[in-house]
Amino acid sequence: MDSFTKRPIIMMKMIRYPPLSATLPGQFGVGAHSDFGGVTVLLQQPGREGLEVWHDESEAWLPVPAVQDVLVISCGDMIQKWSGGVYRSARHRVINKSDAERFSCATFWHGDFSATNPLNPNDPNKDTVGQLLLRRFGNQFSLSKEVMAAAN
Ligand SMILES: O=C(O)CCC(=O)C(=O)O
Ligand SMILES: [Fe+2]
Repeated sequence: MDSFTKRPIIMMKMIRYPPLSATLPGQFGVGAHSDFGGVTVLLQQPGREGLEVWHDESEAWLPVPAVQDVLVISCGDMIQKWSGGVYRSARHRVINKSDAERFSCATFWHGDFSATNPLNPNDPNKDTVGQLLLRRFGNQFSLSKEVMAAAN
């Protein structure tokens, strides 16, 4: 676990959603997705509802209340894979329901670049956090061919 938490890659995203009146019918703030990586820590603006999580059993989108001083903690696809599905990465989306801007701050905590599955050292899959991140997001950055080759 140490090799996962010494120098973790952490990405923070500040998000502004325009008011409902400024969006097109059917337009989402963020379309349905599951987060890619490790642990996500989300701070929502109090009272600005909008985040919804898909609940398989009832086949419905459930609202996640935006409450003062409450963080929403969830896990991403990497953790789902590493845990063999014991921890699941929830599918979620955002529709700003109020006629005011909505702000949120999402922090994606991915673990150390060279860490492999921290939940199962015997996992035959030795993909590192860095490789998985580069494979998923590498094309969004101007990285050299050598760096990209290291991801594969
Ligand atoms: O703004 C939110 O409440 C959630 C944002 C989100 O799901 C994301 O950035 O991955
Ligand atoms: Fe998300």
